[in-house]
Amino acid sequence: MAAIELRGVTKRYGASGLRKSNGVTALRDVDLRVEDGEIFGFLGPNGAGKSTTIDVLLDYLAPTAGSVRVLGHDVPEESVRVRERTGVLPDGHGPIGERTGREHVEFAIEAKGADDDPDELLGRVGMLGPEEYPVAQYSKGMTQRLLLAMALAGEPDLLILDEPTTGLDPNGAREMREIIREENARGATVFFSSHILEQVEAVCDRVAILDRGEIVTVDSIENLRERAGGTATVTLEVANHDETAVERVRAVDGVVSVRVESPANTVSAGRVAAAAGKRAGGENEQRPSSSQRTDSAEPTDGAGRGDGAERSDGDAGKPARVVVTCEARAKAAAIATIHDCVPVTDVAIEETPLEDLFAAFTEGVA
Ligand SMILES: Nc1ncnc2c1ncn2[C@@H]1O[C@H](COP(=O)(O)OP(=O)(O)OP(=O)(O)O)[C@@H](O)[C@H]1O
Repeated sequence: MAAIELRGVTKRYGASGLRKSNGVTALRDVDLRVEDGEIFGFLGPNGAGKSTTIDVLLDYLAPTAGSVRVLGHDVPEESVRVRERTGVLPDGHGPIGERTGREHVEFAIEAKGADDDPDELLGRVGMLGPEEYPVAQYSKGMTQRLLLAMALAGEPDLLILDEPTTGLDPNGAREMREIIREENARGATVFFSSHILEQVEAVCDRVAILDRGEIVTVDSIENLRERAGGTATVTLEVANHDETAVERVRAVDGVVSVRVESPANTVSAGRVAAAAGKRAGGENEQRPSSSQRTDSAEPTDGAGRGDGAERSDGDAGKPARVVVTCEARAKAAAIATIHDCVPVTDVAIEETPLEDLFAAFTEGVA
């Protein structure tokens, strides 16, 4: 079953909108289906229409055209039922005033007709302690934690989180992701809206990219990388240098280049010169990337870039580092090919930076 289904949804802000309008079309013929049990990322640059979509899902705004169903209920016909079954962390609407954090959580529990223990919810989001302060004294990060506690009240079937990591430090963002996973494991569908790809990548099964009110694509981030033609650099630490492994990985479809280094990244002067000569003609073949390193292997410094830096057969049998540059789609096959030939002690993957990937779709390059 679909947890969320939008069909042909258009939203035009007209003269009767809340703000003074100059006729903005915030959503244009949007079709979107989020399956029950998914953690779904909803991505888009500022002004793409993400908050408008959420307001339409919750019947805070009526679409100009199209139909909306949430958790099997028609919106707006059954929007009360939708809100009863949905926990929302809104963007930019923090609680204000002299009420304490605990009072806000108690209110959220009561509004859902639930019997949660407020301390348990506050403890889950790391807010036991400050819960007795008026929310007016809360920092942005504390407010986000409190809003999450309120959204969790009543074990909602759907969690709608609008820029939930705003104001959180890296630790807070990680805790937020853990709670998202726990809620999903309990059975909740999670709709995670953000303009930051990194935030959703760690938890989402699939993402939709919205740009200027239109859905540009819906896919897994892995598939988006492949479709955008992203590159990957896979660095494998192997127990012993094996020329057969190198030859085999070179033959894998999508592999662009392979080089072998000693783990200390030392190459002879002659080889450095040869590599430098190759580099002069191909400096841009490999884009620097930062986002996907998976271990502590040293980044390569470029001294051995290109096949000219390979170790000689005299190095056979010694520990080595195999650096494979390939199309993103080929990285799993490259790793498996090396793995089949020699023991692999460590793997690091660098991929096209996420912001480049995002830009490729929103600028219509991919
Ligand atoms: N009440 C309104 N009246 C008129 N225009 C509006 C209104 N609300 C939003 N808009 C416009 O609709 C478009 C989509 O806005 P929306 O807030 O949904 O985008 P968003 O993706 O959530 O952006 P952000 O990431 O900055 O929060 C923008 O051009 C915005 O200026």
